[in-house]
Amino acid sequence: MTALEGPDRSRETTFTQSLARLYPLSREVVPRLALGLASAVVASALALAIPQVLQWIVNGPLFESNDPAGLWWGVGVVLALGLAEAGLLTARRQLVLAPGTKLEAKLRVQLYEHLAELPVAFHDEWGSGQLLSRSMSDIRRFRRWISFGMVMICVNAITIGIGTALMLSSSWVLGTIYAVAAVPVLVVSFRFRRRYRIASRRAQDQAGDLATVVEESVRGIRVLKAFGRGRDALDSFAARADELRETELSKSRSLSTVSMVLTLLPETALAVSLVVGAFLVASGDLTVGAIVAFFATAAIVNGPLGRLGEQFAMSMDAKTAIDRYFEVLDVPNTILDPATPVSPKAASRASRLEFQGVRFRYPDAPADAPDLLDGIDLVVEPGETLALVALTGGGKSTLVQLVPRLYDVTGGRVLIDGIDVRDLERLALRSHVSIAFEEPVLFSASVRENILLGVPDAGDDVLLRALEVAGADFVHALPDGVDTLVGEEGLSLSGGQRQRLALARAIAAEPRVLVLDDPLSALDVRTEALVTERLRATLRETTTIVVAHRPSTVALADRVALLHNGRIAAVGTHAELLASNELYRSVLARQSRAREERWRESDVTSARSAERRPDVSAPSPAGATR
Ligand SMILES: Nc1ncnc2c1ncn2[C@@H]1O[C@H](COP(=O)(O)OP(=O)(O)OP(=O)(O)O)[C@@H](O)[C@H]1O
Repeated sequence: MTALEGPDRSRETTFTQSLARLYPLSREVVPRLALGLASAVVASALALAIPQVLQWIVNGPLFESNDPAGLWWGVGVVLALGLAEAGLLTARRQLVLAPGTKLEAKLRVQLYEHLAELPVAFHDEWGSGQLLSRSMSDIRRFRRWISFGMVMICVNAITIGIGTALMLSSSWVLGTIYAVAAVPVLVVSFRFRRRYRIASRRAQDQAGDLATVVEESVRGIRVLKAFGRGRDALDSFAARADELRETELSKSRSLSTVSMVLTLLPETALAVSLVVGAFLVASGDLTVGAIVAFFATAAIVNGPLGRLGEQFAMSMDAKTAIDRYFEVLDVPNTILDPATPVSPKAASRASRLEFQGVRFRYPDAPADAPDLLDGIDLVVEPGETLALVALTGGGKSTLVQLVPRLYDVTGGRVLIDGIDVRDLERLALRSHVSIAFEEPVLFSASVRENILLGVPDAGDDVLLRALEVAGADFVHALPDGVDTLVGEEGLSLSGGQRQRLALARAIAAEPRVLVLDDPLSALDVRTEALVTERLRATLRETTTIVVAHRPSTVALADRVALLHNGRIAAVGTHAELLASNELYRSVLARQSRAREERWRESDVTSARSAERRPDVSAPSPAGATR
């Protein structure tokens, strides 16, 4: 999802509503924040009291009573007020820092938790950069506002309010001149707020899109290099970076315009007040002390007035950030635990898997397209291995992902031992079903942690057996064996090596239903034959559904189901179908041709790319390396 095709933003909320939604999370930090705010307000009240003391000094000890002791008293009070103000400002910083960072961490954890809960369909739709920017920079922006912007805006509003009242009390004529200037200031600020809010939203969305481009380019760096497209990628990135720059510039331009107005108007009002004030003092309608107090207060009020634009901008950025945060948090999780979960049957190791009239369509499928899966009826008996064959794009991967509820059926049912998978708790379901994907993902952790992901408490016997069955003996030759760090921050492995680790991970979980989504596609023929041989015995202990693109994978299976046009067109043994089904023969032949083409393509790029190179670290005969 990009900035332009963003989520529905019609549900605009006010800043107060957004902040109210944060209350449950921030309840704990509110007292400290309030104390910080109180310190800042008292500090600003003390600052405003200084001109009043000055007025007293000028009108009293200095001009009228010529009282040096009174003068020293006055100086002492000013000094004490200044010191107290400085102390309170330091306390404010200390008080708001911890709550701000605490809230930042909580918001991040809450978002991460939600992202982990959301179904795969959500992640299909959203760009990774959008999620990254929302969970990192947006939350940081909001924390800065809570710790600094919010406090300053409250303090400044109070300073401006009290200051104006004091100026009116020093001289209502001069105070009124100053207050009249506030009217255009308010109009300009309001207009600025509206304009800036739109630009702020655009900038943060564009920054998210830019992060997606960086993430995709880094992930696909080998492909870009192999195809010599680095320059094009850079050009496209530069164009997007330029768009963001333009938006940031337009933000800065409107901010500098408003800041200029916010500085100029009060200064003009002061100039007019000075002229009028001089006349009033000359005519005896205003004391010298009062005019000193008026201008000293104006000097204090002018600062916050001039910074009002920046603070509005900061607040708008924080509001955008929190809106973007809630947009993700408000996405409902559609794959939930049932209200009254059914306990899985304490059956033997293998379960019975059944698809009953299963229908499925992706949420973004065109309205006039037929369902991808259009009434699948299929049974895999306990301990049986069933291969799923279809043309490319026929829906094999989609069908198998319905078993662990990575997606939910849009019609029909998937049953495990007669229980609808939607009636099982997700955790229970997923501990019964293991899946090995064609595109294996390894986390930045040791081989051991990656393999035992589903069964973290399992011992070395489980680990070593899984590695052996998956033909991942190469692990023992890695620098630290099973403790070698792999994944993004660790050792780079070939596609075939990663596939075998993913297979070992699925096997280690000792599932009742094993789902293999073409898990040997990156292996060369010899390695595949060895892994297949070892897998055969293990597959007898569990119920397996395997997506197959080639005869060698099909050979693992007891039966084969041919998926065509969203339905099961035929079921039988490989030999039966080969002998009797023309469609099956043609699908297998087309799969083989497609595969050969893929290999040829990968041969061209493999000279330059290690990402998908054929795996040559063939396992030695069973157990030999141990
Ligand atoms: N997340 C998704 N969102 C929308 N459409 C999708 C999504 N994933 C797959 N599709 C579409 O669904 C169809 C079936 O895809 P699927 O990956 O299930 O097929 P497959 O038979 O496994 O293909 P292959 O043999 O190439 O792996 C394809 O047309 C694909 O474009």
